[in-house]
Amino acid sequence: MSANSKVSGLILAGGRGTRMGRVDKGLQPFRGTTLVAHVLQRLAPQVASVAINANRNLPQYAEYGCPVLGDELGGFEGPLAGLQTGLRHCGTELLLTAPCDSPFLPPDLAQRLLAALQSQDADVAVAVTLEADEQGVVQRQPHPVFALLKASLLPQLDAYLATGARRLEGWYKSLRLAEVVFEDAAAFRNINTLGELQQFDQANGQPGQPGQPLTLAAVASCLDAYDPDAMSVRDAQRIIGDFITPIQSFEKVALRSALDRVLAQDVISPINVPAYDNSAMDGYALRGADLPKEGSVTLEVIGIVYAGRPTALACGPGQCVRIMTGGAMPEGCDTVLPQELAAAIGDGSVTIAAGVLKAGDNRRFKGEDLAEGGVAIARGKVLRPADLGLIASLGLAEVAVQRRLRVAFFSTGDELRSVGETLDTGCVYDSNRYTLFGMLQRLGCDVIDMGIVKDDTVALEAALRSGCENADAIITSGGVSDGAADYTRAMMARLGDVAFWKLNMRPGRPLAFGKINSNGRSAWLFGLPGNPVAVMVSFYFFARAALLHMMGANAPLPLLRARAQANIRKRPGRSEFQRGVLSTGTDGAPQVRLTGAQGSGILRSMSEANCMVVLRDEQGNVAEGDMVDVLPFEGLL
Ligand SMILES: Nc1nc2c(c(=O)[nH]1)N[C@H]1C(S)=C(S)[C@@H](COP(=O)(O)OP(=O)(O)OC[C@H]3O[C@@H](n4cnc5c(N)ncnc54)[C@H](O)[C@@H]3O)O[C@H]1N2
Ligand code: MOO
Ligand SMILES: [Mg+2]
Repeated sequence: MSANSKVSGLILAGGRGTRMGRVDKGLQPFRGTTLVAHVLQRLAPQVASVAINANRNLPQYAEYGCPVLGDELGGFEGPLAGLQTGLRHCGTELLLTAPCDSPFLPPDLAQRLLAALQSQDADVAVAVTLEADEQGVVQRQPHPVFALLKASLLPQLDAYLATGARRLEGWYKSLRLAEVVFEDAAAFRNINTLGELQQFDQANGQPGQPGQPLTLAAVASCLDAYDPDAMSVRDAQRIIGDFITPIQSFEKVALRSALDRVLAQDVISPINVPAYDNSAMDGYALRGADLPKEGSVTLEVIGIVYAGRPTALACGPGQCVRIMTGGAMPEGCDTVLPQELAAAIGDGSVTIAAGVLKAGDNRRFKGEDLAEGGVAIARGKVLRPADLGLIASLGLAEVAVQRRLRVAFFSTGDELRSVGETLDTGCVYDSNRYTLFGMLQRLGCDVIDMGIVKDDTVALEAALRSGCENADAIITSGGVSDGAADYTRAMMARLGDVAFWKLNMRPGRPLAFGKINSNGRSAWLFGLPGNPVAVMVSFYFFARAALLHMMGANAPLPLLRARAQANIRKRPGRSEFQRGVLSTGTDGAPQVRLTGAQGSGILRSMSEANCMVVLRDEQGNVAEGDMVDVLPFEGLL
């Protein structure tokens, strides 16, 4: 099994190699083999199949066992021409491209581009790295030839090329593009000159490591326009995603304890599953060549094979073997007749009529589920029951999972009282710590509940420092808008690199995000708004993805489309997250209605909901019957 059965790979090796003195780059010797072989080795485990796009030396490329495709446009017209050929021959929904001179490409390229393509509903996902220029200013460096594209884009590409245009970036401009930041810029290093080839060939291991830690200002400077007082949801998500880095720490746990944990390393299959060719039916194993073209044939039954009991039986012409489901196919046999399809079963013989069976039917191949040495499950997956079973089927008793993320949280505000305390005049019970507890627990975090912290600089400083020294991330609620008694902001800003945003969204307008430091330790900080619905919305749309990214997990938001059961008022220019009830209409299609009053202090609107209706910036009023995006709260537990 390959990591992504929906994705085919295409190695772009069709260039002229101008900067290398017109040599065929892909075939240049590199670390004991060729450049293209290194790329193939890294790409193949990530995709269902790989093809090579080349315009010369086609027989040499064919030796790598992949289809070799020459440009339809006649050769040397640039990467778009290679892409056109690749898309034309692509047998899957998606095509992943990589150049032939990038021997260090990331092992999770397909997985991360796919997650972004799906979650952003994009046509193309491309890799981006953040690199400091000579002045030390961080620049966003796109790598457009490391791309995941929908195969359905072919007609659009044909039309674009027909205009005479040849620029990859030009074509991407007409598509919905998702960018994925990869931390390791060195993984995208391509080798352009023979000098570089020689230099890397002699160097040991990977090329250089990424540089200095990033600052929020540097990350924000990569946006076209950055205005902390008018941020779009998308820009905020992008800055958070770019700033956060995953924790690099894992532990080995017994298989049962791995449920709901994040896989830290690819599970490589040590065996073929199944380990031998076997029967998918109770019946008779036979030689496909013996099947009659017309009339019927009677075969001699020479023995019986049970599952789990190997046999030395071998069938010659005219012979067959009685076999049970899971029994190893006897030598010479390639087909199984299910017993109920036999025309007659005699004493030591079975009769088969023409047309009931094709040669090869009902045989399961060795390795058809999982091939030895292949990636059975890619790292980053949150392990579900099927995954535990799959790992068990490989005979593995333990598995490497990411260490649990430690998240500290507290509520701020003098008006808050904890459950169990008397509710004084003008006070409210603290509900945010309970919703936060629930959401963090569901995400699989180790939680540290730090209680209620008063609007008081000393108490706030102590709480933030303690959270920072004991946790990977801190989540606070309240005090991030600029009210008179909101000391939270000032203290957060004093302790680190924190931005305070006003977002074009409702609820959840104010948000603080950054990294704070205390006594040599640092922690990511999410200052969520105090209103009880806003805290949840901000958690789901900002903190959740960030925490999952820290955990190294790959789990995009599962959005569905549903029909609005009534008009919904919506102001264009901001994102709105309304609480809804998703159900099935009389026609069997998903439909959604809102849960009454939607004020950001009305927690009942959340409690009664089973989904959120996600209405993006550009959207105006929704009319009854229109389709909207919804985020269901529950999956299959
Ligand atoms: N002049 C403006 N005022 C406000 C703005 C604004 O842009 N301009 N934004 C509003 C929005 S939107 C929100 S949301 C809130 C966020 O304010 P804070 O993050 O500073 O939160 P607080 O002021 O501390 O509390 C807001 C509200 O929520 C209640 N609350 C707080 N914590 C809890 C808790 N743990 N459990 C239950 N309820 C809680 C608190 O009592 C307040 O009623 O600011 C608006 N104002
Ligand atoms: O973030 Mo506030 O709760 O939107 O109203
Ligand atoms: Mg406030």
